[in-house]
Amino acid sequence: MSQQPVLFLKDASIFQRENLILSDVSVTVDKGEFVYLIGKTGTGKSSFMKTLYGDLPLQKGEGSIVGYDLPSLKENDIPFLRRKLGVVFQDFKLLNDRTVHNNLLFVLTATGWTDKGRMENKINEVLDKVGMKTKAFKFPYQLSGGEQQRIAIARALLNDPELILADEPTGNLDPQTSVEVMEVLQEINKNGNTILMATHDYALLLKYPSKTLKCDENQIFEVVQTTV
Ligand SMILES: Nc1ncnc2c1ncn2[C@@H]1O[C@H](COP(=O)(O)OP(=O)(O)OP(=O)(O)O)[C@@H](O)[C@H]1O
Repeated sequence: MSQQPVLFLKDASIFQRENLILSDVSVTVDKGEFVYLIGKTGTGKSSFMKTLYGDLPLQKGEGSIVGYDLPSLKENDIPFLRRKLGVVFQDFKLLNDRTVHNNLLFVLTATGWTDKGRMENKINEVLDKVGMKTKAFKFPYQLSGGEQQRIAIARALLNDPELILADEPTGNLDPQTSVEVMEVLQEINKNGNTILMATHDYALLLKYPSKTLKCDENQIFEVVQTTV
């Protein structure tokens, strides 16, 4: 029997307040896939991502993500949904007043972890996955942009997410650093994590070809690499 997709939308519409941003969205992401979401600025990539992590309601159509039904998602469900998602943003969103270690500890505590030993092991494990084990005692402002994004990826991995949503994760990085961060995401994907990544960066698409969804003229459709 085939597995349930990690993400599934059928005839969905994405709104910002009363403004229709995307319509007739039918998308499937299966476990283990690496999927790009591309499109010009203002075509709705962020709105789409926000709908997936519960920041915008799905007002029309069907959809489920990591086992949550999106149209019936309640405010109270959102923290639990987000524990099953790892979200990575363009601007990292690390807490500057505490070390890398304490940024990660903060998330573990906030998501219900209590066993100190297990928490330390988990922090080590995720830092190791992004090649940042030696930087645990640095403050975010002591790190380069690429290093901060690696920490943000480590943070996204803390609760073993079923899906990682990365919204322009290389948007603030130079081309070489973008490739380094992309290598981390590729490695994580090879190890079994499912990733949906919104990006403007066509050079990355060419270097790391994968399934690609495009936002254009209020629609999302799958494109083959030669036509992006
Ligand atoms: N909070 C908001 N309220 C109303 N409209 C919004 C809001 N945020 C975005 N929009 C509108 O929704 C449309 C899609 O914006 P969105 O940010 O999703 O696009 P995007 O493809 O992610 O763009 P970018 O690549 O620049 O981030 C735009 O027309 C934008 O003006």
